[in-house]
Formats: sequence, structure tokens, C-alpha cells
Amino acid sequence: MIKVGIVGGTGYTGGELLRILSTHPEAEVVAVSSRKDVGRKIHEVHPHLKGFYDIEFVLPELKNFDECDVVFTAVPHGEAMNYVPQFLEVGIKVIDLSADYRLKKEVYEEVYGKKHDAYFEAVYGLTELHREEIKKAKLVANPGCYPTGAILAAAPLAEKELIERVVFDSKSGITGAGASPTDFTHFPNLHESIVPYKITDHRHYYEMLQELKALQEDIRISFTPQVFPGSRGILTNAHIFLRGDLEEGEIKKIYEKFYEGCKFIRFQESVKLIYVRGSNFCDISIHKGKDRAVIISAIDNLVKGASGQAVQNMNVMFGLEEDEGLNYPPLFP
Ligand SMILES: NC(=O)C1=CN([C@@H]2O[C@H](COP(=O)(O)OP(=O)(O)OC[C@H]3O[C@@H](n4cnc5c(N)ncnc54)[C@H](OP(=O)(O)O)[C@@H]3O)[C@@H](O)[C@H]2O)C=CC1
Ligand SMILES: CC(=O)N[C@@H](CCC(=O)OP(=O)(O)O)C(=O)O
Repeated sequence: MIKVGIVGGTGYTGGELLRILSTHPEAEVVAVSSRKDVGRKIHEVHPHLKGFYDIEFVLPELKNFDECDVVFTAVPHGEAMNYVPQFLEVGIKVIDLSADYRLKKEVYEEVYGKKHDAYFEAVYGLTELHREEIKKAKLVANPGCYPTGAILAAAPLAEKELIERVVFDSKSGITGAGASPTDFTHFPNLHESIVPYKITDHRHYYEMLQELKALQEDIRISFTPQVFPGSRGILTNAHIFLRGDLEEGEIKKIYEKFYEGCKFIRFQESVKLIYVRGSNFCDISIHKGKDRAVIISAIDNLVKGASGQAVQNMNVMFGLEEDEGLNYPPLFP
């Protein structure tokens, strides 16, 4: 049994880790932290998990996690780096769900305009692209939700260096913004609307660029995020302006080959968020028009875009089947 700890267990991704791990045959959650809910039982914060856990939230202190084999850090950006090094230093593997370790040090410092004093080299945890490195990793930087859907939509064509330019137009459910309410997430501000934000400069741009440049050095990308008034899901339309003239059938073959054996990539004629809800799948549909290819990806931001992919990475790190504890169909409708 893998002994698991979660720092930040009261948030959306922490709750989703608890939900997924509650039925994982090879993992046992032994420590979960909260500062404001310390001493409360898991189900007092997450009533949907009543009957699945009998432990209480503990403070995020190393001594409370010392029996863990792996710790998931599911805390805000800039906070994870206060915890990650102490676990690594005592030999506990870490899967960090925040953005603190996703970018290379120099890129991080340029993007955030500050030094990263707690830097450790991490493997970028997009499992389909980095499976072999993840097997040996001590620290996995779990990808952001938008980059997961976007990179998966463009990687096969990037690897063949066939992309002139790609424009990612993405729409996210509001759980992507975390559990604390804000003006942005307030019901009347979002209801019956779709809201673009950080239209030309979202921090996820740099994550997408770093990963796609590793496949195609001269790739050019653009990204615009939007939120819709639903709770889960990210739909990404990747408008890909191609080098050369490719038929739709040829593009499909490239994708099928690239993702051969990948249990969580499914090709569909057309994708809908409702077909991946609650699951670790990334559904992809492929369309070729006169001027461009449009590759559409759909994920559940809390599962493949966060906690499900984190568990997928844990499975790979510990030599388990990649879909252990994740092999269930989406919730429909
Ligand atoms: N929501 C999503 O779709 C996705 C989120 N992520 C990333 O995952 C991380 C967690 O996100 P999410 O679950 O949405 O966030 P939430 O805001 O919902 O939850 C944050 C959690 O962290 C704890 N926490 C907050 N500050 C600290 C601190 N300084 N030290 C220790 N614990 C702290 C909170 O509990 P308490 O204050 O009681 O300690 C809470 O349990 C973020 O970095 C986010 O960017 C990644 C992919 C997708
Ligand atoms: C809707 C919404 O607000 N989304 C978040 C992204 C959440 C996410 O997964 O990304 P990180 O892990 O990098 O935080 C945002 O735009 O900042």
C-alpha cells in the first residue's frame, strides 16, 4: 500500500484527490492538512465523502506526514514551494499541483519577476508526454488545467514540426478558480455569460510554450481563456495553421500513432464536456477545413486537469498500472 499525504485537503483539488483515492486499491490516505479546519473530520468539510474516511485534518507540518511515501501539494501558487523542499529532503516523493515547479527556473523568474529560492528540478507531469521520466521522478510538477487540454491537442502535430501557428481558445468551468468565492466567480457576474479574462497574457501561455517548444522549437502560439457558468470542464479549440497540405485522414493517423497505448486519450467524432465529466479522459476530435485544422480537446479540469492526472502520475512513479483507481466511465448526463 502506498501511504499518501495531501497538503491542502479542503480545496477543490484536495477534495477531488480524496474522492479518487478513496477507492484506489493500492493507496491509503494517511494525512490530510488544513489550517482552518484542523481537527475536523474529512466528511465535515466534504460531506460527499461521508463513510469513506475516518481521519481528521492535521496541520501542514512535516511531522504529521512522516510516514508518507508520497505527498500531493494542492495549495495555491507561491505556497507549495514552502512545503515541497522539506518533503523531498527526507525522501518523500512529491506531486505538486500548483504552478511552482512547472517552469524551468530561469523562465519562472522571468515570468513571475522574482527569484525562486526553493527551486528543485521537476518532471513536468503531462503523463502522455513524459511517462519515462515520471517513472524515475522524485518531484512531479502536475500541469495546469488549460495547458493539459491545449498541449494534448497540439503535441502530435508539433512533434512532426507541422505547425505554423496555433491559437488556443479555451473555456473553463469555474472550479478552475478554486474554492474561495471572488467577484469574478460570484453567481450574478457569471450566470448566463461567458467571460474572457487575461485575454492576451495568462501565465499558462508560458507553460504551453515551454512544452510545445520542446517538440517544435519554432512554434508560435496564442492563448485566450474564458470561463462559462458551469462547475467542471475545459474545452479547447486549437486552431492550427499548418505547414504543408495535410488531409484530415493523415492528421488523424498522426494523432492515433502519437497516442498509441494511451489509456486516457479517446478520439471522438465530436467532443462534449459532458462526455468526460468526473473522469480522467481527454477526448479529442480532429477537423480539417480549408485554412486550418481545428483540434478540439475536452477534459474535466479537476480530474485530467488536476487530481486525476496527479494520481495517474503517482501510479507511474510507483510502478502501478497507469489507470489503477482511475478506470471508471464519466458521469453522464
Ligand atoms: N481548481 C483547478 O481546476 C486546478 C487547480 N490547480 C492548482 O492546484 C492548487 C490547489 O487548487 P484548488 O484546490 O483549486 O485551491 P483551493 O483554493 O480550492 O484550495 C486550497 C487549499 O490549500 C490550503 N491552503 C491555502 N493556503 C495555504 C498555505 N499557505 N499553506 C498550507 N495550506 C494552504 C487550503 O486550506 P487551509 O487554508 O485550511 O489550509 C485549501 O485546502 C493551486 O495551486 C491551483 O492552481 C491545478 C489544476 C487545476
Ligand atoms: C477558471 C480559472 O480561474 N482558472 C485558473 C486556472 C486554474 C488552473 O488549473 O491552473 P493552475 O493550476 O495553474 O492554477 C486561472 O485562470 O488562473
